[in-house]
Amino acid sequence: MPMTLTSIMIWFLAIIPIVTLLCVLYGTLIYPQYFSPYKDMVALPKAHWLWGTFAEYAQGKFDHAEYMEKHHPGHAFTRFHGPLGSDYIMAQSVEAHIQILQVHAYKFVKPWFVSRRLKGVIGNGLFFSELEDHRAQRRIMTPAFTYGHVRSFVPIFMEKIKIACTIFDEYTKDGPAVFTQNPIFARLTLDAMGEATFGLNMHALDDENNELVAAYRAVSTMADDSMLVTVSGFIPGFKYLPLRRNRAIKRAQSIFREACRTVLLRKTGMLSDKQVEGKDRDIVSILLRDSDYNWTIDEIENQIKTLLLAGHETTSSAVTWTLWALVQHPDIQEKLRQEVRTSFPGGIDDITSAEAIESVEYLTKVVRESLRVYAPAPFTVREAIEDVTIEGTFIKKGTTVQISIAALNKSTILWGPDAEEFNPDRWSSGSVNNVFGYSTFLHGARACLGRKFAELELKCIVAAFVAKYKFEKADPDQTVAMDFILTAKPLGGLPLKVSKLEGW
Ligand code: HEM
Repeated sequence: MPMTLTSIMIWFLAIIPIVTLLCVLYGTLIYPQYFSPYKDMVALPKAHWLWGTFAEYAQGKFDHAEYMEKHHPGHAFTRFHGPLGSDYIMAQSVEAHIQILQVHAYKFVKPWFVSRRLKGVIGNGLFFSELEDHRAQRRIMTPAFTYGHVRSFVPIFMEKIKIACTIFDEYTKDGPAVFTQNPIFARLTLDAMGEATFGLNMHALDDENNELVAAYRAVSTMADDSMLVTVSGFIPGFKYLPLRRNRAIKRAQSIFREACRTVLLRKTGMLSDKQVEGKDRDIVSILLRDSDYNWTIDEIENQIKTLLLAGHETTSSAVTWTLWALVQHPDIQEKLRQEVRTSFPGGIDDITSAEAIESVEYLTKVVRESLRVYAPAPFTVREAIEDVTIEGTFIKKGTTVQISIAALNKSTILWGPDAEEFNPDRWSSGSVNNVFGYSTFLHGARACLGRKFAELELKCIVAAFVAKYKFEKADPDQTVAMDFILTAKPLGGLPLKVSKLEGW
């Protein structure tokens, strides 16, 4: 009997769930165990039959480095169970990292599930460009980030720091007070980034809820829970769904775009009249003036969003973690305070140049050690775009590879048995014997372009705040868990007891 259209559709609808179920069973139970090229590789424990170790990964809750060093030391790669049995591996040895980040850097790209969501928001700036496009963008942008340029931002950093100090002074005017640290430093670094990147005062410190700051926040965080940010990367067309969150992001994007464009039109207008010459020192002005590239407004706007996103939260997380390290080590905090006060006897107004701040040796050690122990970006991910063999391990095209920044930074092989401990003096003895032991800013073709900028800004902030205020735990039993949305921050923003000190 010939089948009618209706019966074909019924068969079809009945078959879809069966085929889906078979695919899920194959992907989760059969493929990983019998057919994956990584089936014999040492592995992290699989937390969930469907999601693998994905939920922990997305929320930054699983300390891969610690687990692997304890249970499987000495391996180049380890296996990490992705959702639906997908192939994830984690680089473990220094040599494996060197090969991925330096030798074969352009055989790996940012995975589609990371770039799909974020690239749609911040555009194809340096962070999400790939291969030849990345090489070209990097060549054009690098000169704007030399130390010669970055050092000229110290007055901007100090101006913003002084405004943030007025907030601290207000909170502590009646004596020691407990308040949450990270939000204030996030406002400080956003204002510093806005001014240094494209000469725009975003007024996050004096008016934290203004429209531009709110728009930027919506664009940069996109969601208040990290699982949604990560999961949305896996769903094609997620940004087009009629969700309140998506509408808010779209509106925020247009507010932010308009602000960027107003500044850029002024700058390009001035540039064509040769008025910017020698005046504006922000990064965008340097790019427009000094590079031989004909920027479009869209391209510059994408770079601004990229720099704000890459530079603001990472640096504020670093400040907050440094304070957490210092409240746990009051002796180190006091030693640092004395060194800063001795170097700048006239108080905060004495901090005027990069050279002066760089000359406080103990400050450099404290900041480096904090960035080592509490890396704001504890890991990153890559996807192999062709088959490649590294350290005897065959890596199949399409495999996601995790780069373990925190594992390298706290490797006992590189740092010895006290690798986990916060000890600034370890930087006295000619620093680390392998640069990969300090991988906070990554190494190789995609290393952080803003490293000198971030280290200098961090030193200015830490010096000023530690010299002016004493930081203590909010209560003696206080502990801190990690919150992971784009960067690793102390969960709850880190409330601390702050006392204003006399004599500086
Ligand atoms: C403590 C603060 C910072 C940390 C820990 C940090 C860390 C990193 C890391 C780990 C990457 C590599 C990400 C990847 O490829 O997966 C990166 C890239 C990048 N960072 Fe930073 N960063 C910081 C501050 C900054 C600042 C202040 C700026 C700008 C002024 C900046 C600009 C960039 C850019 C443009 C890239 C992309 C480089 C490329 O792909 O070629 N970062 N950063």
